Amino acid sequence: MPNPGPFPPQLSLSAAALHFGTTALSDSAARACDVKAAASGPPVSSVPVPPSADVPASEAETADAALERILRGPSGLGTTSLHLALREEPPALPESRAAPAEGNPIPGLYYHPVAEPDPVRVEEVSRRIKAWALEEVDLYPEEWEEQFDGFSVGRYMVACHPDAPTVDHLMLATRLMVAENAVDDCYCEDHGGSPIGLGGRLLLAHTALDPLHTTKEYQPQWAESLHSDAPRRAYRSAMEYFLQEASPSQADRFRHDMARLHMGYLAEAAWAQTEHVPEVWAYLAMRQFNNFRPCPTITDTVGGYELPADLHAQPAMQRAIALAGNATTIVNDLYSYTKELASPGRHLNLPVVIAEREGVSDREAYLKAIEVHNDLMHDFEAEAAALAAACPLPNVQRFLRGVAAWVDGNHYWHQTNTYRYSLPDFW
Ligand SMILES: CC(C)=CCC/C(C)=C(\C)COP(=O)(O)OP(=O)(O)O
Ligand SMILES: [Mg+2]
Repeated sequence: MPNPGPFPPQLSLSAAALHFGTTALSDSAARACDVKAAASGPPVSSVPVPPSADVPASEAETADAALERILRGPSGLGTTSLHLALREEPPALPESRAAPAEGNPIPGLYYHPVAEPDPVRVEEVSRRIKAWALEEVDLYPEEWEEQFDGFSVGRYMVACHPDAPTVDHLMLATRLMVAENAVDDCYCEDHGGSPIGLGGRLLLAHTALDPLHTTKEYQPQWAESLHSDAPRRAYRSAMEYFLQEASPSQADRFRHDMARLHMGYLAEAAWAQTEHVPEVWAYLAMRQFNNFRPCPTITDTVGGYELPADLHAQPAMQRAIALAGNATTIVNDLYSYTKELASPGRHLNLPVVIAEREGVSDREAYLKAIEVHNDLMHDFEAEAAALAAACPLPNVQRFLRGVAAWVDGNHYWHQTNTYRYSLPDFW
């Protein structure tokens, strides 16, 4: 069994303190937070917009302060520990290694720029993930190496998890990200994927995350099956590492999000098989499941703390998470638009579906898709701010901040990954 090694003792203490704190708070927290009010109250103006006439100034200020806390972290006495858990101090680097990455943002897209991800961490995560891919799970043949490197998963995960206390924590997210992409590429898309038989493949791969409980006779065959292809080897191993740090409820949250993802893959495949172009709302429903959601929702495990299950399950939290996941995924539709146009067959993404179903030009459809994204972002920020104001618990605030950081890091990665993505010529 692979052993990633223990987390540093100072982190264990810090994580234990957070776990203890959240356990003690968890029962009263759900009651203490007037979450229903946050979810059903009047919409609160999103923070970058100054208070407007239809929002009382005090309410807008509360939302502003809450969002400020979400995005930047709390301030004041005793809040230092809420910013970042204890981090390994990176050694100093020559400046040239932290040079800004290339790539232009989509004109008109609403996003938040992020600081260049720590190059020392990027290098270490990149080194370790390649070793894992090659030595532990035999992920890809030699000829795919350039694509693996071009994916730049180290830069991606360091940008998305600025509060990860250690590289070990970052590796939890990085292995899962690689495994999720291996399943998408090898089962669904361009590395041998196909809609034919996808349901069976996904279900069996899902058992690498959510194990089969069966009789003594059949259990060994199932266990053996988890080593039989790269996607299953990757899921099995990445999950094994994840379980070493995640609590049972964090693991279950992740399994639920992965089941959602697999359901989304199946709908996409079914439509591809019959060459069906869904209505725009139906496409958005499919994309809410075929979605990055499993990545931001592990932000607490990667951060070394826990958002308790009852707080995670609150409708207002669920709405904030869904909006954030949808914004991150439409970002993918926008940045991967030209790549998908160039791929064989018709690859659905939001601009393609809008053009087809609403009878507008490719350019108009693309610009409308940007607006859809921007609305999702504003709604996420308004909901997150309202929830943070109604529920001023450290783990809720930090979780929302972690989701917001993931949204921003995800945009950064798409913008700067010029190996994979290029913008259309619409401006
Ligand atoms: C990492 C993860 C959970 C991915 C799930 C869904 C997924 C593959 C995406 C949201 C990315 O979309 P897409 O398949 O269109 O990716 P590319 O455009 O090929 O980068
Ligand atoms: Mg795409």
